[in-house]
Amino acid sequence: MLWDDTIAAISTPKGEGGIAIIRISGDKSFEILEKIFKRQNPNSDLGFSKLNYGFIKDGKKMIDEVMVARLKAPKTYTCEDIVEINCHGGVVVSQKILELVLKNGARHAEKGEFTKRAFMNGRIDLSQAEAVMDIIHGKTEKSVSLSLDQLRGDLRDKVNSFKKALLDITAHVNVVLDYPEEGIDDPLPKDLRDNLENVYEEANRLIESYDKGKKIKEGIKTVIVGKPNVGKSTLLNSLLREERAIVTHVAGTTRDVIEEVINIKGIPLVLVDTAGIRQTDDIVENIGVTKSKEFIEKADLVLLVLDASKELEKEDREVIEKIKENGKKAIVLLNKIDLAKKIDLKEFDLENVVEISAKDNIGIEDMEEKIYSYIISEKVEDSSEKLVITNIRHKTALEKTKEAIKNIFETIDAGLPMDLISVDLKEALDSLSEITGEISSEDILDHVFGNFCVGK
Ligand SMILES: Nc1nc2c(c(=O)[nH]1)N(C=O)[C@@H](CNc1ccc(C(=O)N[C@@H](CCC(=O)O)C(=O)O)cc1)CN2
Ligand SMILES: Nc1nc2c(ncn2[C@@H]2O[C@H](COP(=O)(O)OP(=O)(O)OP(=O)(O)O)[C@@H](O)[C@H]2O)c(=O)[nH]1
Ligand SMILES: [Mg+2]
Repeated sequence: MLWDDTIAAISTPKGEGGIAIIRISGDKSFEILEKIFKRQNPNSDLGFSKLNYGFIKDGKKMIDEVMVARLKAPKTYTCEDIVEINCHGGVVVSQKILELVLKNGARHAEKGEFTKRAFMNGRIDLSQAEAVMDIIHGKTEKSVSLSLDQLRGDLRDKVNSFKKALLDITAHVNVVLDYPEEGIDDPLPKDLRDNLENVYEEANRLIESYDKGKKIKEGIKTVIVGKPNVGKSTLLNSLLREERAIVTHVAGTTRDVIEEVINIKGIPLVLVDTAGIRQTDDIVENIGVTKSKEFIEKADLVLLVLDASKELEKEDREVIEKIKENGKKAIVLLNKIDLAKKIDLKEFDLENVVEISAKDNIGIEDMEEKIYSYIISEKVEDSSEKLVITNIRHKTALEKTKEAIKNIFETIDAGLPMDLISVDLKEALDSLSEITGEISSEDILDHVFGNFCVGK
């Protein structure tokens, strides 16, 4: 049986560091430690949850000077006996110690197996296990903060409250079905119906929160477009505060697509600088132009750069039209405002216009403010008090729940017999159980834990 064996792995990143940690979990952890850990005074008590100084030895051969802790089941990360060996952070020693631990009876842990045990042993639910991984992968404070809410069990608690409402109704339905002679004709008492409506609305709100959750977690895909030579690459460099893209006075300098990530108040903006859009016979440039157009389609936000020191040209109008027809969120940047302004935008009804000089760093902060308020805060800001989901698996499960509840209402409102809602009640409950992992196939678990690192 999988859970009978003792697993071990290096839990710190590969490479050189101050300290590396080898983690062991399972029944044989303490026994293994006994065989390989030597101290000045072998009779002193190792205790629990405290670091002990000593040496790891393979027989007589010294492997490293270490600190070790024993953690006693069940109040541990995995709910099993755990040993943590803190050794010097070298690639060779940590690997040697791991091999020694394996030689003495442990098996190498699979990806995410420590956390999987925490889940299997009931310390955390599946949504909390997923949060552990999201914290590790989190690239901004805000995304980590959402994951920490989830790790604390906020989503689990919410899902369990949904389940309670559905179970109350299930109980009621069973009574009605079991005692038809009671003559309960009102199919659903008002309080139960209110609760169900509440679940429906909250589930819906969570489903809608996924969009912002995803933006916080994965970032906002932003593309910088405009005619050649208007200053797109200069803008990218200015936002990055480094000379990343090549800037020249020659139109058509950028041919390939350059992608970089910046952070606006904790939200990642995945910025793409593209080739200037114009008709050209140059094959390489043309590929670039085609790509820029594709990027507009895929982007969450378009930064359209215009040269304010020139009058509008046909190509500018084309790009503006293209963005308008796609209904894209766009911010228009009037660049080169350090020069005399000639541009006139009256013919267009444009909402978000910011004057900047990418070269002299004028208006860049205003622009960042604008991006934040336009794309981010209008949708995301209220996430501080309210639960936000960031995982497509959760969204899909909630959609199934919502659909099932909708069916329940339709059945009831059509005055159909009570037993017809049993199937939908079960469907709603099962979908919710997928989120917390009470119902989970090997597939789902493999998918969730397979994305972890070894040693987590
Ligand atoms: N050295 C070390 N640092 C670490 C971890 C670890 O496993 N080892 N963690 C690993 O990811 C994280 C901390 N997460 C943890 C979560 C739960 C428990 C745990 O033992 N929970 C017990 C209660 C412990 C107590 O109250 O004293 C429990 O819930 O029953 C430990 C670590 C980050 N830092
Ligand atoms: N005066 C002034 N010149 C600027 C400004 N921003 C960019 N430029 C100049 O405009 C020229 C073109 O800048 P780039 O950033 O290469 O323009 P681009 O839009 O990336 O051009 P392509 O890659 O060819 O499409 C360079 O000479 C820049 O120094 C600005 O704010 N003011
Ligand atoms: Mg360029």
